[in-house]
Amino acid sequence: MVQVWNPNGKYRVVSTKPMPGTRWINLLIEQDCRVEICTRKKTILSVEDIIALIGDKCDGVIGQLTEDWGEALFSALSRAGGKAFSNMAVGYNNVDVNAANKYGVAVGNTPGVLTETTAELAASLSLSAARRIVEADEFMRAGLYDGWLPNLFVGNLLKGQTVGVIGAGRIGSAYARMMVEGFKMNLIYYDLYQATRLEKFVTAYAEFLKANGEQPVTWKRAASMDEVLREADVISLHPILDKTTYHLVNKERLAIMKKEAILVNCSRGPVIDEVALVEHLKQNPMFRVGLDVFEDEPYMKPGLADLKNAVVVPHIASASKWTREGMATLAALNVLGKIKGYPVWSDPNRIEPFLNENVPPPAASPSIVNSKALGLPVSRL
Ligand SMILES: NC(=O)c1ccc[n+]([C@@H]2O[C@H](COP(=O)([O-])OP(=O)(O)OC[C@H]3O[C@@H](n4cnc5c(N)ncnc54)[C@H](O)[C@@H]3O)[C@@H](O)[C@H]2O)c1
Ligand SMILES: O=C(O)[C@H](O)CO
Repeated sequence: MVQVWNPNGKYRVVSTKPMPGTRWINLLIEQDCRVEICTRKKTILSVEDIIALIGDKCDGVIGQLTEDWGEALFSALSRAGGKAFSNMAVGYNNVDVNAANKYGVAVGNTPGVLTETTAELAASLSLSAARRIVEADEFMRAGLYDGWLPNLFVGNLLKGQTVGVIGAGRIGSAYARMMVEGFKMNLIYYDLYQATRLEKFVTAYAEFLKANGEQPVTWKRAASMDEVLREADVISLHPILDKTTYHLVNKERLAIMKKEAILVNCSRGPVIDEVALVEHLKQNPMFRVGLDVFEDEPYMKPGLADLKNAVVVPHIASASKWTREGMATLAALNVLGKIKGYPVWSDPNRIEPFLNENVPPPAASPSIVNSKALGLPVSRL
């Protein structure tokens, strides 16, 4: 149930799951790590399972977003001499960073490498919902198609409509660019911070369209989230999950959205009150959703699976080969960097140098979310 690489390595690094590719393993082995990969068939490991994996001596762990990294695991890791943990994910709402701080454990995540892949899935869900692709596919496979009809699976045209983005960070901005440039949609977004690069992009694209005699696209930074919900035709959620975003979309907010709006969630399930969503979908058959994430993952709230106006996929937004291999690499380098005493990379939004397979990666941890709290040195590379 545990696969061991480089058994005589000086540092013991545990991965709670097999991860794609071999680069991450090789990078650890080259730096004198013994790598242990848990190969148990159980999908979600419990705290007890992981404590057993950590054992008496462990320098670092690479874990998954399905695991509960809190007091129990960080104290176990610390007792085993470990000072490094990395999620193989950009989101780290499964990690109690205060507990990690208490035990002096660095917490890594994997930003950037999944930005476009996740945005592409959000765009796919937007299109699937707008053009009723899953419903139509089921209809075909059921042998129900008996000829073209003017009213068969009529959906929404995106061109000229308004796309709303809640949380215009790395992924939200990438999604917005795809929808604006790809489908000539106007943009309205809400974020705590101004998305300056995104605004410049839409402005430049609008000028290009105008110069070519086409209707220019527009953008607006909304003063409130409700403004986005009221005005947009397609709304995609991309904030982090924390106390401020829990049930951000609830019964009251669903009620202010357009009756034929499309809501997409590729962030975290609890950002939507899923019980309220199921009820809203039942009451409003023209309202559609595309969901990659669920409030009680891996489960769906009762009734959701029966609704034709919902497209549901199992948390696959970052699931492209290049991205998943890159996530594994960044997670391994986060742990390795702390073990080796390397500084933390100065800009987690520019992690490309770590992904170039033709040259050795920089001697730094790509992204440590509690580097300030732990007073870790920052790379000037
Ligand atoms: N479904 C998936 O497989 C998948 C893949 C990657 C990321 N994610 C999720 O997407 C999230 C975002 O990733 P990212 O790389 O774009 O992160 P990011 O930090 O670049 O972007 C998050 C944005 O949310 C904004 N935000 C925070 N609180 C907010 C609030 N209350 N209201 C509005 N905006 C708020 C932030 O200001 C920031 O701009 C991750 O934390 C993760 O949970 C999911
Ligand atoms: O936060 C993340 O990275 C995703 O949910 C998995 O890619």
